Amino acid sequence: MSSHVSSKLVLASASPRRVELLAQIGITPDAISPADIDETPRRDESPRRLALRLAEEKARAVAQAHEGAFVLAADTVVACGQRALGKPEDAAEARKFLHMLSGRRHRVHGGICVIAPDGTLRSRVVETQVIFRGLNEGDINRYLASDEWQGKAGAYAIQGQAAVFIRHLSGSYSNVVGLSLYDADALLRGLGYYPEAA
Ligand SMILES: Cc1cn([C@H]2C[C@H](O)[C@@H](COP(=O)(O)OP(=O)(O)OP(=O)(O)O)O2)c(=O)[nH]c1=O
Repeated sequence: MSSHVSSKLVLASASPRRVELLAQIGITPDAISPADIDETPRRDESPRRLALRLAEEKARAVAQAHEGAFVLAADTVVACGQRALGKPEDAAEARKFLHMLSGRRHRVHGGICVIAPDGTLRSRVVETQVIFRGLNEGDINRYLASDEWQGKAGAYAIQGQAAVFIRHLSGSYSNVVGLSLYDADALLRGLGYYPEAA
């Protein structure tokens, strides 16, 4: 139950999607400070655990340089079976990911971490289930030509043209885009952050 006079918020992310999502709920970060961390999975690390660890590492790295502020970080990992699909390195890897996702169910794990000005850290992982329709070579070629796969976990962006691949979604939509707004708000409120009235 901490309450803070200052409500300075630092978003530890380079993702423009996360800025837009926060704007949707009336939150404008006072600073954007991407964390440069190694995102390589550890051996035997589950996709869920990976999303949580990376969100926490991003938040910790940025909090060091921003004392007295709230720091919010997130990480999105697409899990196909036990396999974690991060951001594809090139079009060939994106093609491989899309073939893996075609016609089946996968999970999107969204790690979120908030560190309060007094150093309290709270984090959680949000899971959304997504089912893709079957994709043929034409679908995949057209999608790869769109460039929307670049920089997206699992090589797709639900908020763009890949919307037509989504047969079913169960859970938070904003989690798939990059930050569950329900959970970000809950964590920020729980730690005493209140955005200034617009
Ligand atoms: C699945 C999916 C992911 N994504 C994006 C969200 C994230 O930006 C990205 C996953 O990479 P992340 O490593 O979570 O984030 P990032 O590298 O973009 O930014 P930062 O680490 O600085 O916070 O994929 C979409 O935009 N739409 C989707 O449908």
